Amino acid sequence: MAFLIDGKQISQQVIEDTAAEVAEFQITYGIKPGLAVVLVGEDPASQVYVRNKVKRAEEVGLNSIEHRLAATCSQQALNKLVDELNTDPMVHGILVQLPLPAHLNEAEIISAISPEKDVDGFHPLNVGALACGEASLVPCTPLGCIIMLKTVYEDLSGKNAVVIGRSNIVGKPMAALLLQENCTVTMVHSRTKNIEAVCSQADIVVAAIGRPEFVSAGWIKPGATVIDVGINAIERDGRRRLVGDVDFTSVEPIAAAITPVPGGVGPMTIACLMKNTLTAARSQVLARELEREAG
Ligand SMILES: Nc1nc2c(c(=O)[nH]1)N[C@@H](CN(C=O)c1ccc(C(=O)N[C@@H](CCC(=O)O)C(=O)O)cc1)CN2
Repeated sequence: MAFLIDGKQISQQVIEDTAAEVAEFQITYGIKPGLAVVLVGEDPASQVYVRNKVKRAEEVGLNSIEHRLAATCSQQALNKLVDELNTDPMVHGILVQLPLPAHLNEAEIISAISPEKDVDGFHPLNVGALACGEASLVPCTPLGCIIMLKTVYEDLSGKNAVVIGRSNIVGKPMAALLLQENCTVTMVHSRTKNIEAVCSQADIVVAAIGRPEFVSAGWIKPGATVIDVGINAIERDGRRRLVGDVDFTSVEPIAAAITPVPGGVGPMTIACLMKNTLTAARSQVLARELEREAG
């Protein structure tokens, strides 16, 4: 039986650590870090995620600001709101919940967010910094995966890691972070030949392909660690269920450690958003101090 990597428990620890650091930050600088969350439209899942983000932000002691725009809002109106948040000194982190309604340009809005307030780590400048191995605001889901992996391994150096999926939000930043940890990283995707054979060599498999229960027992080396990023709603036995990209029932007896769905990577995403907001507030305060000193 594999060791279950408990995302609920680890994320709670991240939340508690961040809350303590936020309190210390406030004492030191007299500033409450602010997180602005923008929701466009009424997608039911997005509403739940935004509600949870606001709740968690309040829990860690952030100044939580929520903006809701109608599904019909124009690109111009969304750009204007982001511009206002970019210049608001009370706001240190900005997050626009994705996906956006189809008529809005996601790439344009991500690029409009000030890179220093981009707590999602999706801005091209933050993506570039991560690729160069520089300190930056890192996408929350891959950051959460690394924190989970570090509860399993003292050192990730030299591990063979395979990332399944090449999205900008998870697959690509995940590979960059594993590389920073000195893993030997292979990315596989829908066009990869012999994907199963490649995965079966891995010490660490991160599945982020968005296909329910796609990864099965034959893909996994005995004793490997499996991180399942997928959250797929399916119907089974007449009931709606959430499953990952990994067939948990067949993989769990083979792996040494595995994340469940739900209760695995998902809660880490929101906890890491809180951590990133504090990181953003710290570097903004530091940058202002340096500007002041330089005259
Ligand atoms: N701007 C962003 N948009 C989106 C992101 C993101 O990181 N930034 N990620 C996802 C959605 N997401 C956060 O926004 C998210 C998804 C899932 C969970 C989570 O805790 N899931 C639970 C199950 C929830 C359920 O019961 O439905 C779990 O896995 O245990 C948190 C956050 C897309 N958009």
